[in-house]
Amino acid sequence: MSGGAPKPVPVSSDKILCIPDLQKAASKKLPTSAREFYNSGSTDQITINENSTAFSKYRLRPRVLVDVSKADTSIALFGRKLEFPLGVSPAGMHAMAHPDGEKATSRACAKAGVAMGISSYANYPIADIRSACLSSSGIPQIDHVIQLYTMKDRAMQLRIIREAEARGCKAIFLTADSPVLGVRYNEWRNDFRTPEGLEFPIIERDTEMIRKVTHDDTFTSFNDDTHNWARDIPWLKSVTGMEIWIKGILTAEDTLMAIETSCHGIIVSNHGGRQLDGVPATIDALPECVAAAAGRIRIHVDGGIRSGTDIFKALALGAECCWVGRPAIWGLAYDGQAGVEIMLETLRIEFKRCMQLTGCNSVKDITKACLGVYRVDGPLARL
Ligand SMILES: Cc1cc2nc3c(=O)[nH]c(=O)nc-3n(C[C@H](O)[C@H](O)[C@H](O)COP(=O)(O)O)c2cc1C
Ligand SMILES: O=C(O)C(=O)c1ccccc1
Repeated sequence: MSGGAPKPVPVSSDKILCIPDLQKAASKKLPTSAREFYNSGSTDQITINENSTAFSKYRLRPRVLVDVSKADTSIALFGRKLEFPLGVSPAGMHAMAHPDGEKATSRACAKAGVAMGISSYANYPIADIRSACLSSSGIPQIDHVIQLYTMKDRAMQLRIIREAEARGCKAIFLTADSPVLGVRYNEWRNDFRTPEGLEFPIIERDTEMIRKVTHDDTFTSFNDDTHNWARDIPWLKSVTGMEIWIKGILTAEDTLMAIETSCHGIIVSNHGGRQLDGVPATIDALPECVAAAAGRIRIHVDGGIRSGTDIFKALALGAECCWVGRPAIWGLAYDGQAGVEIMLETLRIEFKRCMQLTGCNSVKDITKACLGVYRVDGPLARL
């Protein structure tokens, strides 16, 4: 046979150009139970799916013929420059994706100049995660926050707080959406257990202790389902000078509670769709929280952020900074620290391009005026 259509150029299936490429490549490398544990949401998977798809209803309103040659993606958080408005959300068990776990994530965050949350269920001690990102002069190059659940064991909770303080963590992210675990069929179907060899030094448990029980039972034995605003926030404030941020807010009412209890910030979050299924996508909950706050409390958001444009949209809707959970895990599973670096650089480049192509020179230029939505039968409506 001669002539005919040119043969398609074979493209490496592993070429990572965007976060969905990374998800696909990483997921292939993970055993079923780990893949489903990381990637799934709860019950009917409604919220996890909506977390990503809800972004697509917004259209960008670009301003053109703007000199964007010096567009600056940076913001400040805890008095330190972030290269762009992103952090890696606290997520348990990074070492199930790659043996270097949270240490690799920490190094990648330092390279990219973004913040990192340390889960109480991390596989490495706070000290190791902090010292993974030391500069040549021995100072951590980025800020970390420690994530806490409201725990039954107050003495242990206090030990975690003291260690986080001693290691220079800047804030507590108190996860408020998890008095009990969400209904997760994948974990039940697979009888999900922590793989052998993984330690949980922050909650003072080793592999053997954790493997005896399911994730669900671990959660039930640790987390305090009597938690409440009136008791727990004043207690935290009385024992630490670290900033207190509430993670898992989805309503105006709870935004007001965080303000009333003098918290420093909130993370509008639905735990990546892993807790209560059927709650709104975080990008849909964000506007009511921003409106209720009226500038009185800092607002960050996580859930379903998979592109630089998603970050841009969240900022336009009033968030100061975004966080990503699963993309970091996919980076780790794909190629350890290098994989997380690919993830962060992909999001940085996409975010910068989005700023430049909408005519924004600084993060402050990203406002509601940058977005529109199509109403039924109407023209593109401004927000
Ligand atoms: C595997 C996994 C483990 C998680 N572990 C924790 C945790 O220990 N504490 C917590 O507050 N949130 C935890 N989260 C939720 C994340 O902090 C974050 O809210 C969520 O992943 C954001 O959504 P995204 O994964 O779509 O970016 C976890 C999420 C995943 C996927
Ligand atoms: O599964 C989760 O969402 C979660 O929060 C968690 C908690 C402990 C260990 C691993 C994940």
